[in-house]
Amino acid sequence: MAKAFVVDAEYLKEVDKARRDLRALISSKNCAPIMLRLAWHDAGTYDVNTKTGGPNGSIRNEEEYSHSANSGLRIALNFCEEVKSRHPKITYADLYQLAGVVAVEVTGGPTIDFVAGRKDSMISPKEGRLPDANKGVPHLRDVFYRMGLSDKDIVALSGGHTLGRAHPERSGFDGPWTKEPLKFDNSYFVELLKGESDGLLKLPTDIALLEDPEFRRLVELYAKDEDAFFRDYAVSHKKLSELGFTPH
Ligand SMILES: C=CC1=C(C)/C(=C/c2[nH]c(Cc3[nH]c(Cc4[nH]c(OC(C)(C)C)c(C)c4C=C)c(C)c3CCC(=O)O)c(CCC(=O)O)c2C)NC1=O
Ligand SMILES: [Fe+3]
Repeated sequence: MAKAFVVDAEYLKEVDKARRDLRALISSKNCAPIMLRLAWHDAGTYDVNTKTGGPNGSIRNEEEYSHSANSGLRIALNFCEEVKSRHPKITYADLYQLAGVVAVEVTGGPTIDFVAGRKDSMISPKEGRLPDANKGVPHLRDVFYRMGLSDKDIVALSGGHTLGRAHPERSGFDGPWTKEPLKFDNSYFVELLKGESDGLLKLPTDIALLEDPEFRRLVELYAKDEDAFFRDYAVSHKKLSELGFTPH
């Protein structure tokens, strides 16, 4: 059973100090993309049917961060460990989700409402709960519906690939999705609709968004209207960061 703890004024002060610390660290090390990926990989294991996995800090468990889908995330875990050592009262579960929220903020993305109070767990789900980049539409729906997320969440969250790049030694894929991998904007959707262009990456799961009419409708909306993307992204990001967590 995860350790119970009280979200009182003292804890909230600790969260605020950790947020400032994360802003300075993420800006100075330009590590927003990998911190966002860490936050997702901790939360993305949630199974709404069994109420297991989710944003509970279990990715710090070597058994989990050594899953192949989590390759390279040790770097982000170490960055978070620096912040944890200065603000030990914050749970890993809250710290990783706060890092994801700050990563989007410092790269110019929407402000995401953050509610503290996630408990830590050391119970890691079996490998295989995160989506496989080599698969298509049915797989995307299977994985995201299992998390308790919707079609709109799938498309909006994929827009998180506006940040960062793939690394051959981690996933076998290579390169950024957009021309400015440290700028959070709607260029992921603009590039997706452009098709093949000067060395920018498109995963099979990215291309799948063009093959399904419901997904494609949203890709076209977000490519045209960055405010609509920011609005929907902020809602989906908060949803994913709170899977299985009932803020009191
Ligand atoms: C929708 C399906 C989906 C898949 C299959 C996916 C797969 C995927 N995502 C990334 C990197 C990757 N992913 C992300 C945000 C991200 N990732 C993610 O998918 C989950 C977690 C569900 C798998 C979500 C929902 C989000 C949304 C914010 C970032 C910011 C980076 C760049 C990291 C870096 O620059 O190091 C890689 C390359 C890893 C590497 O080589 O460094 C791969 C293979 N990302 C996806 O969206
Ligand atoms: Fe990704």
